Amino acid sequence: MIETLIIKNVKKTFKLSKKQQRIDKTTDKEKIAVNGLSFTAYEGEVYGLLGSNGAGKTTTLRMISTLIKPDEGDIIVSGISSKEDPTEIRRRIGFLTSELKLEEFFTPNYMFNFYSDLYQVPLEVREERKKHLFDKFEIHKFAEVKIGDLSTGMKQKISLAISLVNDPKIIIFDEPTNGLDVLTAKDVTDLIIELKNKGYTIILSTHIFSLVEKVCDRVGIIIDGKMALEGKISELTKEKNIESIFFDEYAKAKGRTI
Ligand SMILES: Nc1ncnc2c1ncn2[C@@H]1O[C@H](COP(=O)(O)OP(=O)(O)OP(=O)(O)O)[C@@H](O)[C@H]1O
Repeated sequence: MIETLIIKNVKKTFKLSKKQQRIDKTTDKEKIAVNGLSFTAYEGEVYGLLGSNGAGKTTTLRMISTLIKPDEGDIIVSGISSKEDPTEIRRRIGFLTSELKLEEFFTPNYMFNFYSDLYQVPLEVREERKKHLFDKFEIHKFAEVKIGDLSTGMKQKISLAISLVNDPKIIIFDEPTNGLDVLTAKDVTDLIIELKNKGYTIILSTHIFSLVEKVCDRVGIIIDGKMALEGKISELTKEKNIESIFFDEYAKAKGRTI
């Protein structure tokens, strides 16, 4: 098995502003978002990060994508350390979110071409990729309509298609089905399975248990920025489903029953 992604004892602390302290109802001056987290994702697998709101999933994914730096620890992507060559890591990783901010004034076609140029995707490859993704997410009909005039669901589909312009082999999905209608959520689930079958490495953050059971090979449960439990879905779910496992771990960590 090839280790595509190694997260090594990563820690991230944020300073809290007065406003954040008020929102979080705390006098603490900082918040440890990720607290010594380690895990490895192998080539061709879907690794699920499961955690409640504020567990530290997004912070972890942002560190993997080199959008923010860990305070401690390291992230190795295809043998490259994030400390040494974050630019190369960024080139290899796709960060898929349905919340990408799109320029409302432009059309999906224009935006897709714009990002393809940014990644220096050759013209023929771009057109083939665009056809595949626009077919998959039924964007063709709206390809020349200003994004600002499209529905929220359509905008989310366009965000996902654009995140794939450079065909990254390591893909991070942050809560990919959040806020999507059931049909679009199914398209996204099918896309994850398609990419996995092609041998891509996928990290999927979610709090939807059924999605984890459907698409993940392994899962890590994060509680308070730490790995509470990690394992193969096929082994973990021999006796209990992921939902029960999650709540049991949560109860153990928090010292209470749920
Ligand atoms: N820039 C920041 N400044 C201050 N605190 C932050 C910042 N980013 C995240 N946090 C805090 O760190 C903790 C972990 O947040 P994170 O977004 O990683 O969690 P999450 O597991 O992705 O949760 P969610 O499902 O709500 O997105 C939370 O308490 C959050 O409020």
